[in-house]
Amino acid sequence: MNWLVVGHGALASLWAHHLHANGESVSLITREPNTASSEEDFVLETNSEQQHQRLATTPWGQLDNATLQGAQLLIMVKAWQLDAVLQQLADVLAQGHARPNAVILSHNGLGAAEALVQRHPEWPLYDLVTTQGAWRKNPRHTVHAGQGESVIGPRQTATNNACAAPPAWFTPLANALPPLNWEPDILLRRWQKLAINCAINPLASLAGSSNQVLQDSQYNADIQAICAEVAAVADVVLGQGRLIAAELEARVYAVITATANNTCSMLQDLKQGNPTEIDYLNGYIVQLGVAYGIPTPVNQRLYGAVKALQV
Ligand SMILES: NC(=O)C1=CN([C@@H]2O[C@H](COP(=O)(O)OP(=O)(O)OC[C@H]3O[C@@H](n4cnc5c(N)ncnc54)[C@H](OP(=O)(O)O)[C@@H]3O)[C@@H](O)[C@H]2O)C=CC1
Ligand SMILES: CC(C)(CO)C(=O)C(=O)O
Repeated sequence: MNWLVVGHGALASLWAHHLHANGESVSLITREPNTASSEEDFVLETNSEQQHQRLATTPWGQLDNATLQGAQLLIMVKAWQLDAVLQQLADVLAQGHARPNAVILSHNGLGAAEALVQRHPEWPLYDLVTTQGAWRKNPRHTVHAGQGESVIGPRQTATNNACAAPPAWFTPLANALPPLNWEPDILLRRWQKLAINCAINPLASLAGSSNQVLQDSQYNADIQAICAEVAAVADVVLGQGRLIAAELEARVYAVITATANNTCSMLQDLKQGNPTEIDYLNGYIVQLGVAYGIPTPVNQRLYGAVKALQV
């Protein structure tokens, strides 16, 4: 099968390596101003073992409708980068009549590129939520730092044409980097992950510490309030009782324990002077709270504090 993986960030490289190692046809869609498609050396490091692979690369400028026809696109970029990626995709698709099999999105947070997605109900969108952990030593060298698990399912909108049962491409994707399970209710899983990131990312970032710091009882009240606010907003957006605050809290503490030594992605972004995904985490909850008249004071405080740290 033909897999087009946008960029070669940490997660994108991880999945590209595993798909290629499993015999799938993979090409990385790069933003480098190359004039031609080529093959380049990439390294995936797992448990200190280095796996070298030559992966095909295709600059956006070379991507055409023939390549997109029947392909699966894997788009694993920061939430704030998604709009630009999907606009590039829309521009290429507008030049012909190609129909990709799947446009698979994976990022932290909710609400990214919503307006653009609404303008393209014909896109076969899927969301992938993962607890795999990866980081890049350099743009060609990715470290698989934490074995996790993933779920994928069709984007739930009123008009999308994604099927509810796993499509044919699901098996090769699941075989490439297991465990990957099919999840028809992926939106619920995204909200659960949203709550985890709304709690851990800003609190650990403002503490300037690994996730372990949140085991200190001084954070209990904030974690409890964040989960209660997310659940209250979800009551309106997802339906009453779909997220239970106490269950979210238990999930947050389980992830804090499982990722105690991690520097969360938000703190990494701040340390590197990069934009964070705060607008799509606590910012998203605050925005919905305002729209529906639900108070979200703790999310609002953390949103403001992280925004103040961003350069
Ligand atoms: N890494 C992890 O372990 C996990 C990450 N996540 C989430 O997954 C998402 C991706 O994370 P991660 O892989 O770490 O992020 P990275 O920043 O490592 O990867 C994003 C990559 O996408 C590239 N990119 C962005 N826009 C384009 C474009 N238009 N064309 C080509 N390439 C593009 C970026 O290039 P450039 O550098 O040039 O901007 C960058 O290399 C985030 O939302 C993150 O929060 C979730 C769970 C775990
Ligand atoms: C689960 C968690 C909080 C792990 O650090 C994460 O997703 C992140 O850092 O963005």
